[in-house]
Amino acid sequence: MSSLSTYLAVIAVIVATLLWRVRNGPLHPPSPPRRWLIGNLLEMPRTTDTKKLAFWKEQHGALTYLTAFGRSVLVLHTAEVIKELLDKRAKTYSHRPHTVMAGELYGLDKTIVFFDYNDRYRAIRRLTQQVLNPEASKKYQALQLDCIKLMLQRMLEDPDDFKEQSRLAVSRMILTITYGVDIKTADSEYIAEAQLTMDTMTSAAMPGAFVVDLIPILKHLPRWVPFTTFHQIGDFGRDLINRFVTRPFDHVERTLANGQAPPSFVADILTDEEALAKNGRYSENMMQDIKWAAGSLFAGAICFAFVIEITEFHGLQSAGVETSFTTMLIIFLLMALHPHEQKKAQQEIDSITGGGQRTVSLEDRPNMPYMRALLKEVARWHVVVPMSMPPVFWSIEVLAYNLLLEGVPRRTAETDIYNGYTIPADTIVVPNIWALSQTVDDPQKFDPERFLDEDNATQSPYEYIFGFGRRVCPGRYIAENFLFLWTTNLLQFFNVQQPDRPVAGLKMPAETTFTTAMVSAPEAFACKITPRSEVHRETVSSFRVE
Ligand code: HEM
Repeated sequence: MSSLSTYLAVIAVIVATLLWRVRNGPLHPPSPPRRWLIGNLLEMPRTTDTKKLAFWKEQHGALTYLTAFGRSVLVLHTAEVIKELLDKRAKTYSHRPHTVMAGELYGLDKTIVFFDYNDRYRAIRRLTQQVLNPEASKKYQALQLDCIKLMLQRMLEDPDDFKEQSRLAVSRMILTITYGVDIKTADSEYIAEAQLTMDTMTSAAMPGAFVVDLIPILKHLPRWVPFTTFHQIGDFGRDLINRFVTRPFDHVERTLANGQAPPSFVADILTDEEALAKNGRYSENMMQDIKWAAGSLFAGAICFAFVIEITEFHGLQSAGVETSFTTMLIIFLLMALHPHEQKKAQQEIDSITGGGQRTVSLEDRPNMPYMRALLKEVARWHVVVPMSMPPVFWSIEVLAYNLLLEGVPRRTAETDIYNGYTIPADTIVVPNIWALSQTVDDPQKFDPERFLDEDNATQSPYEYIFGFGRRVCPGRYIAENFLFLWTTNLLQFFNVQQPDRPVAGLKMPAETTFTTAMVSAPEAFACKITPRSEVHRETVSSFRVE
């Protein structure tokens, strides 16, 4: 071909592409086929559907793009694309989706979980980082151990109640770390109140109330208009949540004033010398943000569970439980199913403690390669996701949040171009964390050995289960430390086994399935939990919890 005809051919291709673009609009990432008017509405999963996700990944590669009613959702399937978009292009990909009912009307948009990625978010995030970084998190070890010891003592009395005891242990742990309240106060005042808050709000919510999320403009309707109960429900919920977040915060301010505040997330921030030297004293707005950031750590979990109950109430899917608690249940389940791996963990624990009474501490972790590998494999084997705020009734956000096993959604701040694809502003972006956990050989198999060689290529699940980039979970070191201490102390003193016979209403461990919910937890199952020996029983009984 002459150079002229080559030249003409190139021009023809460019012109054809431009014409195609003008007719078809910008090129978006691959999608399932769209239906007239409703686009991909029917493809948006209403439960966590790992088969569908695997299918999309196979069909579309790194990205799947869904649209309905002018809104778009982008699912990210590979570590590379997640790194590129959520990490390297963090400024564009670090906002959160907006919700009218949960965010605006309940007032949860005051928690950092809901903040967009702006100066206000960055300021509060910096402070959070200062008191929850790897080094600072270690100072909560004694508090964490107290919560664990109390749980182990209760398990001597009522081992069948392991599920509720686990939930209580995490709630106490987060409360004591956040506000420095002691365990007894946590139990008697706040945990009970949190439960009451949830129960009352759940029963107050009427089906259909949250249509305001589908048609946000409805929020401007005056209160006297029929069917606008969302205003009243919003007021009611906002007051409850507000009280719940304010009371323990006021407690810390009071104890600081009289010089009796033990270390806690709130006390540490309020007395942080570096921040105070820079800012003088915190502004009123900043104090509010600190209060709500603390609320995000604990009340966030409560509100989260609450909103999940609401969505369930409305016939959407899900049963929600807090992430660390779900991980503890998975550990019970896996230990009952894998006695060989449990034995190996116990051998390592005994070799560290000399088989004696001293309990394992965080200082032992570097010398416990098997425990480290086991906990990584637990995290990989069934990915759980944290205190995200699933919003409300039948909106694109709800549907996107239903992808939660795959991560907590983000929202794009502006239009972006990636690999020639246009990703519009306000697209909801969901990292498919589950896909990352499946990239090992035989992913269904529980095999701690795959993480024993820490220099090998198996990607540590801690690089993805806690999220990504600038919004990565701020509580991850608290969670990692707690789960290490809890698992080692549990296995040091107890054996976890399959029950001798079936228990009415509970699954046997081998039959246990997982909820297809936003936080995917094992269905209720039975376990036999017994002290490893009389000496172990006596040691647990003799624990002193301050
Ligand atoms: C096994 C335990 C946990 C897991 C798997 C987990 C996972 C996650 C994930 C995936 C995110 C979203 C990050 C993103 O958008 O990329 C997140 C956010 C968050 N987590 Fe966790 N988390 C856990 C425990 C905790 C704990 C114990 C706390 C509190 C002490 C906590 C507090 C938060 C908060 C406040 C956010 C919102 C951060 C933001 O939006 O900037 N998490 N977590």
